[in-house]
Formats: sequence, structure tokens, C-alpha cells
Amino acid sequence: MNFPDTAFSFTLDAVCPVTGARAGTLHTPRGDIQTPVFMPVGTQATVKAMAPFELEEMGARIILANTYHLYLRPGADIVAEGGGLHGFMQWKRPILTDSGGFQVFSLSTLNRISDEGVWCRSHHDGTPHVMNPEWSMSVQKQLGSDIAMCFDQCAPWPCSREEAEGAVRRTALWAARSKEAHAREWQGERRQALFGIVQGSVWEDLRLRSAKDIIPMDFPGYAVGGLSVGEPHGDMYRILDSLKGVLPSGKPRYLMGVGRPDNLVEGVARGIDMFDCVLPTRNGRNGTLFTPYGAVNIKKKQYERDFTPVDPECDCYACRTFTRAYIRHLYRSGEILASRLCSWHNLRFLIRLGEEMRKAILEGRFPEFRRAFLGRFSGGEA
Ligand SMILES: Nc1nc2cc3nc(NCCc4ccc(CCO)cc4)[nH]c3cc2c(=O)[nH]1
Ligand SMILES: [Zn+2]
Repeated sequence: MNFPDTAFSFTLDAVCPVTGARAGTLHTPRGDIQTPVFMPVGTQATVKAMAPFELEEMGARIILANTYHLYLRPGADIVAEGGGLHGFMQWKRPILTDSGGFQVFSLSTLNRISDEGVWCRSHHDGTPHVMNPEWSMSVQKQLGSDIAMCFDQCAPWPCSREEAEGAVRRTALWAARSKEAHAREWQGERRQALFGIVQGSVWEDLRLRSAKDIIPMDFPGYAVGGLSVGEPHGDMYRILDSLKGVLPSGKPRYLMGVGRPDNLVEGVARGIDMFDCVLPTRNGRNGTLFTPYGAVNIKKKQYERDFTPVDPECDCYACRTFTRAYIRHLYRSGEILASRLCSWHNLRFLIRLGEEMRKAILEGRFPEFRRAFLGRFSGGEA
């Protein structure tokens, strides 16, 4: 596959004049991605309980995998030998890999951070590892993802302002080292885009400082990190508002780890193009299903004789084929198909939400779409 210099480019197809919501197209060597887009999470080289052909059927255009997990198991060398992630898991469309910084803090049993990098013990077997920008770029190359993320430091929430400042400083340091290591790894071959990540927790001035550090490094895309870590949604939205006019409008904006359907709509309204979250499959496995009116917990007795689809407006295989009563039976019987059908529906719900927001933006009716969707969707149980 040859990679012309314009291997990665982003086209803005339309912008909502009222909110600034965007419809765009991210051109990658493995295909175009229309935004807004939800990226199913495939942490360990699989979107849990879904086969690649099913992900294609539901319209998944790009999926996410995790450097930290795959480095520890099965090992980046095995994935590389298996043809990189695309060959190993037989997913032919684009893949984005997270860089490992966030996961090392949320998963490793012990970790020490310094400007050099992170010393940690594997959450599998306690073996010691050093993770840093150079390590992350090398592993993401072995994984062969289409989009790699800078190795960054995500401050926890809540944290002190000093902690947030430290993470901003280190994230800038590591972004420069990531960019340098990435260029060295790829020697000018344009086969993997590297996205920058902005930190700063819930302080607007620190977010601005981080943006001023990262944007001049001229990445092909920018992620908003450090959110969806437990902070109130109001803080998330306030931070997105503060970055809206700062992040380069001609490049894709990726909000990491988000999220619930209402978070996606509010994120798009604040200029976000790309999202990822484990919620659809995580909720799928515990029987919590997205519907236009909020989340439905299929375990509930009230669905015992409910012979209607999970979501009558949904076009997914689960909603076209089965009833709530049947899926409730599967769930209560501990049948594997329950997790599959619930994950399938939740993933399709978010993928379709992206498609519908894109259509609304292109047709100049995003504010009405947003009002109608949020008016019906109550974040909690329906
Ligand atoms: N490199 C990098 N990666 C990130 C991944 C993230 N993922 C999140 N949030 C996801 C949190 C999340 C975890 C589990 C569930 C399921 C139900 O609880 C939902 C959300 N925030 C994140 C921030 C960063 C970040 O700054 N840098
Ligand atoms: Zn469905």
C-alpha cells in the first residue's frame, strides 16, 4: 500500500452556525471516516463479544485498541508477527491506539512517575516495566495502528491545581519526545498519524496553557484528555467550551473516553468530532441498554412479557430480530448471547447517533436535533 503525502487529511464538510458543531471527513489510508464518529473500544484487540464482520455490519468505521494492554499481553512482538493489529484481529478498517499513559495509572498495581517516564508493575504478574514516549511510539508502530496517541500524563480527578500543572508540563515534554520518536520510528513513511493530547484538568487557564504547548507541534489531530475521569459533566462541558475556539478548526478533535449518548450530543455541540468509550459494551454485559428515552435495564421484571424491541427506532440486528422478553430471559439465564445482543445494540445506538448528528449538521438542523434528543433522553434509567 503506497502512502501519498496526503495520507491523512481532514475535510470540514459543514459547520453548524449556531453551535459550531461540525461534520467532517477524516481521510486515512485504510478508508474515510465521517464525523461525528463513535469509536468502539477493542482494548485487547477485540471489541468484546463482537466479531469483525458484525462490527462492519453495524457500521463501525474505526475502532480503538490499547498499547498498555497489548504490550503486556500477548506482547507487541507477537501482534507485529501476526501482521500488526489489522492482520492479527482481521479488522481491515482504521484503528486508533491509545498510548498507555492513562492505562498505566488506572491499571498497574504500582507506578512511579518522573520526567523520564513511568516505572510500573504489570497488573498481570507484577513484572517491572518502564513506559515513556519512546516506548509508546515503538509499541504503537509494532501494533501498526492508523492513528497513534502521544504518551501523556492524565491527572486524576479531583486533583490539586499543582498536580494539574505538573501533568500539563510533563504532557508537553512528552508530546515533543513522542513526536521526535514517532518521526524516527517511521522515517518519513506516512503510515501512522500521531495525535496530540491537551491536558489541564478542570482549570481553563491550564487548558489554555496546554493547548499553547501542544498546538504549535503541528499534529494532524488533537485530543482532549484528562476528562471523563469522574468530574461533573458541567465541568467537562465548561472545559470543552474553553477549547472550542482554540483547537485548530481544520483538524479533528477527539474527546477521550466519552461517553454516554447525551455526552456525545453535548460534545458535538462544542466542536468535538471523535469519541470512544467502553460504556456500550460494559453496559451491554450488565444488561443496561440505551434507548431514546434513557437507559433500560433489561433484568427488570417489567420486561418479562414485553414482546417489543429494545428500541423500536433502532435498526440493529438485536432490535430487528428479538424482543425485550427474550433478551431478558437470555440475561437471567446467563446466556452469552445476552451480552452479544446488548453490546451489539448499544454500539449501534452510538454509531447511529453519530450518523444522525452528521446528517442534522449537513441539513442545518443540529440545534433542533440536539433539543429533541436531549428532551427525550434522561441520562439515567428510562
Ligand atoms: N492517553 C490518554 N487516554 C485517556 C483515556 C481516557 N478514558 C477516559 N475515560 C473513560 C473512563 C470510563 C471508564 C469506564 C467506563 C465504564 C463504566 O464505568 C466509562 C468511562 N478518560 C481518558 C483520558 C485519557 C487521557 O487523558 N489520555
Ligand atoms: Zn438496537
